[in-house]
Amino acid sequence: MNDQTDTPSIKNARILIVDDEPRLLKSLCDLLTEQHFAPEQALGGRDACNRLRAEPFDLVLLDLRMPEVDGHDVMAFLEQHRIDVPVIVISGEASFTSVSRALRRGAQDYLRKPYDPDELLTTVNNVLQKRALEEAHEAVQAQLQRSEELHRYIVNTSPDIVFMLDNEGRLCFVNDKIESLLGYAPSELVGRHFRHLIDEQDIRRGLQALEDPDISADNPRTFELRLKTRGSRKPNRHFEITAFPIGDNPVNMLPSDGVAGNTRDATIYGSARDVTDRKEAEAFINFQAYHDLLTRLPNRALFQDRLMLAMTQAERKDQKLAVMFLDLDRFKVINDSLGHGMGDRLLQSVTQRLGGCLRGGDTLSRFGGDEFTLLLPDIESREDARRIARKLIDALKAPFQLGEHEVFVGVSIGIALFPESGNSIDELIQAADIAMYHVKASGKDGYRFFSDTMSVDSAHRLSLERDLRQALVRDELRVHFQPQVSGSSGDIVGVEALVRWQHPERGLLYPRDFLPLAEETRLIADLSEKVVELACRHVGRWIREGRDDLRLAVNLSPIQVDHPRFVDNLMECLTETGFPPENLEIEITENVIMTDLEQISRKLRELAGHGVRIAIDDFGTGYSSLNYLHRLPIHTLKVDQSFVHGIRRGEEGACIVNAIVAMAHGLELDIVAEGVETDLQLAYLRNLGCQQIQGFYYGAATPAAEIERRLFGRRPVPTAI
Ligand SMILES: Nc1nc2c(ncn2[C@@H]2O[C@@H]3COP(=O)(O)O[C@H]4[C@@H](O)[C@H](n5cnc6c(=O)[nH]c(N)nc65)O[C@@H]4COP(=O)(O)O[C@H]3[C@H]2O)c(=O)[nH]1
Repeated sequence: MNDQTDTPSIKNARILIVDDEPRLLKSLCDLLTEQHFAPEQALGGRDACNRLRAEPFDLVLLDLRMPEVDGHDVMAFLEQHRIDVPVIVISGEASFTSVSRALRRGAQDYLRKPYDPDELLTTVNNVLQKRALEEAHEAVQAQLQRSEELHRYIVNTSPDIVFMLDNEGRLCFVNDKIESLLGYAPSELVGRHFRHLIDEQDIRRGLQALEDPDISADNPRTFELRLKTRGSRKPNRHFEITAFPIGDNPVNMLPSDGVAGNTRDATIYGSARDVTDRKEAEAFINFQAYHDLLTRLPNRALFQDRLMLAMTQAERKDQKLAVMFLDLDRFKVINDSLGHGMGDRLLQSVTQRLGGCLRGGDTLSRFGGDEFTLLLPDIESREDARRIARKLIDALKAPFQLGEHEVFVGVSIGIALFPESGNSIDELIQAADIAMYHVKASGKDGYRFFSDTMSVDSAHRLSLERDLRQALVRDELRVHFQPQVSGSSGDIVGVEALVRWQHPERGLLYPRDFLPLAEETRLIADLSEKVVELACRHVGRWIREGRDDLRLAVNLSPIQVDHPRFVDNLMECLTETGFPPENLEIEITENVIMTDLEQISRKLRELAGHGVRIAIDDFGTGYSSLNYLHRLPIHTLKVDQSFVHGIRRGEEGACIVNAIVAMAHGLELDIVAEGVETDLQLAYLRNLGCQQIQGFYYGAATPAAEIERRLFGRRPVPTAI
């Protein structure tokens, strides 16, 4: 007897025997049980349908001719209910129509009754085995499909671009990732050479890496390339590529979401990881190390590096070079009063204007704060440097618009030439720095070349700064007074307080010797306050002693005016010294006003409200708009002495004086002419209707005692001030 039921897939197979004859059912059941199958019986077609609907079977042995529901009906039922079970028909009916009908309905085989047990078992085994094989095949297929889907998923969701190249370097597979990273659809790349993707500058390197003879699966090549993008802001992105040959066993990339050409031709497998962010971070860190982020200019380190290189080249070619040290004038005041945001914007605008004056090889760097250094690596003569310095100064002359504020900055430039001013980087920069300080000391907004005598001065500067701090503590400051005289009567109508410093070793020092330093070190605010207090005490006493109308004019520094408590401080000083506000005239320069018109205007209005008068000092010399004259509570214009001196020379200076006086009359402002020294100047000014005169003609600034004698025509009263 044929016994194949050991095959694990068919042993214990559940077989439903369907017949309307219980005897036949039993004998078949016994036969199958003996062969280790698990047979079940259905008496008739209806019973069979119920059983088949309720539970799964591996095989049905089906009689065709049965009352009510016959074998054909059962097969129709299976088809209708999509019950997938093989059927062997066992029937006494042997007509061709019936057999073919059963086979067309899907019966696997046909046995005629009475059946031969061996034949039946063989048929059962065959059908079951075929069925088992089909199931195994389906399972493998399903597994394959799952694995392929997984594979495809992994490739297409890979964070990297995965690609394959044929031996000509053409892409024969590329995954979807390329679309999101570079903007190309995989389908348009397959068949094209890999080089079309590479940034022009990297093509050689990229192809060389792939052609390396040592490259193998065990020794892949890893290299960085820029790949071209499409439809992106960035023209390329950086990738780290790992590639190796896949020899005779190419991975078969089936056409899927990623697109493959003929992957059988693939000889190189590669993945490309996007490292743009890392590259950009590295570039930024590198940039940051050598640049100033605000202005994007080279920083001190890069400047020194370039200077070193330029010096070596200049030496070799026997050429000159120039180093300039630039320091902005009035920047601190603007920065403090308008805030750091505006200060930053100003620095950026200044950088732009300065940059506009330079040539390609020049290096402008931000040295820190409002200091810049400039390297001119190739100059013929001093004259070249001078020309550029003038250009830089002119470039900053026009006002800067910061939001609604119009501000003015100047620049002081020190110039050091190589090789005469120094032989090392430090020497050259220091020399330019020293020269710059000399510009500051002599009135700012200009340029100076370094000379050897300056280095001695800078040593003095340090000790002077120390001394100046001491001077405030040790009461070494003195106030001298210069008379302001009525043009018509010749009477003293006011006095201007001018500071002097009684230096313990160097004697009496004038403002030009120490005020620039006081401004740089911001000691000017304390100094000016001290002077105002001393002057108020002296002049206040003279007022109380009968000179009720005597006016006291005091100079205020920009830093002092800028202080948020400026008005309060000044009013407190007047109260403390008992000085009448209406006898005080504060002198400010146009440049102070122009730093922040809004804020200054508010403060001046407040002071004017208390009766304090306001004078514009050095009128006509600042770079300003006349617009402010309407907007501020101004009482007096002081004509700068340079214009008054012009009267002597005639023409231009005199014309300006005419214009200023006419304007002051038109605006109903008082006018004080400064620096009057000669009869000619006096006569000219009187003739113009200039009310008040100040200058050596009527006397220089003198100590209080001297002026007191002139005011009261008596010996000075010893004073405890
Ligand atoms: N050539 C010539 N010069 C004359 C004549 N008459 C007066 N001067 C000088 O011209 C300057 C006039 O003062 P300023 O324009 O306010 O210019 C002042 C002022 O801007 C500043 N300054 C003086 N004292 C103080 C102070 O206490 N505080 C502040 N913040 N600045 C001061 O220093 C500048 C220079 O002051 P000084 O050296 O005292 O110089 C004074 C004065 O001595 C003349 O006929 N011919």
